[in-house]
Amino acid sequence: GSDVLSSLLRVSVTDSSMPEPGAAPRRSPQGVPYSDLPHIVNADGLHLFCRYWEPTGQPRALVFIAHGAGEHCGPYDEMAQRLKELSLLVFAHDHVGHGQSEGDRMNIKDFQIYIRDSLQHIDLMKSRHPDLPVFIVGHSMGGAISILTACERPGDFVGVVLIAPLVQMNPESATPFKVFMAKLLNHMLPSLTMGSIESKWLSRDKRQVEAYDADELNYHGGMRVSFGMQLMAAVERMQREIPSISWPFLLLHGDADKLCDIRGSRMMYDNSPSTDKKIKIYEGGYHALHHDLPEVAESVLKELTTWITEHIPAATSQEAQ
Ligand SMILES: O=C1N[C@]2(CO1)C[C@H](C(=O)N1CCC(COc3ccc(F)cc3Cl)CC1)C2
Repeated sequence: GSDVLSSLLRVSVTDSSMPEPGAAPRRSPQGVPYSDLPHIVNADGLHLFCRYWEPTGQPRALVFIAHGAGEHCGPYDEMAQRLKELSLLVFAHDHVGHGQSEGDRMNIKDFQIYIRDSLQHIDLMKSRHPDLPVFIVGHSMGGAISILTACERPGDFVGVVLIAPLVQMNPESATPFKVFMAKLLNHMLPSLTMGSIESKWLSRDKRQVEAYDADELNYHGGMRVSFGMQLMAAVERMQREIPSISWPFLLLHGDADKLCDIRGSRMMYDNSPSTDKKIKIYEGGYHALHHDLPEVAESVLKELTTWITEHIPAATSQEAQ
């Protein structure tokens, strides 16, 4: 009746991206106002928490770190400190739906959002330091984000370091039947959750596993079918892109990795036309190599910092003067 119509007409149209003056400040999932946190606002108006590790002197290069599914960029502090000590300017953010950023926990409408936001942050930092070479370091799903980001801007990165990147599905979890069921369920119950990431497979160092389980900024819930579908779509996109990868990359992968199959890294190494590529296999290494047994974690940091340093272009003559 007319009363329904009149009540509908009373609905006020508010545009969320333009909060009214005096509106409550946007807060992180942990309740901290973003005005008190380093952040960027992505193309969908979501606030992404950022971290920066700035060397004291003139930085020699920019390094963007892309974290993996369900984690955040805090656990990369030690790696970032080591890079900062080499006068590199390191920056990272928590992807949408992760850590201290906004967005539905460990869910994404389209994997491309992670790549779009990474390029936004990278472009922001390049505008502040236009003459610096840019590297990306990515782990696991962050490796997939790194690969697809570098594929979108093939000339923009002097090097990409991939630590146990998600390139191929784990064959046990991606049997044709399971993939078929996931696709079927995605239409019927997309928010249905599958198993969660088993933290025992992250590292042979149980202190690291305990730290992961205790970190409240990590997502410990089950993986939504719809999120798994986005990961599968990203894997399929990488299979198509790999034959055209020509930028320099370093691959580090453990051969006891049960979360991201090492065959993906071997396939990328064997099938990419890059003339500047290196793969280092860690015998017995688990998934999060940078947090595996101390000697492995240390080797990873040395390998990564050495490779990046060697790939910083020598200053051209006029720059050197
Ligand atoms: O230190 C770290 N590493 C972390 C956590 O903390 C591991 C995590 C991370 O990114 N992945 C591990 C899990 C894997 C699951 O993959 C799938 C699952 C269902 C599906 F349908 C299709 C796929 Cl591909 C994705 C990649 C980051």
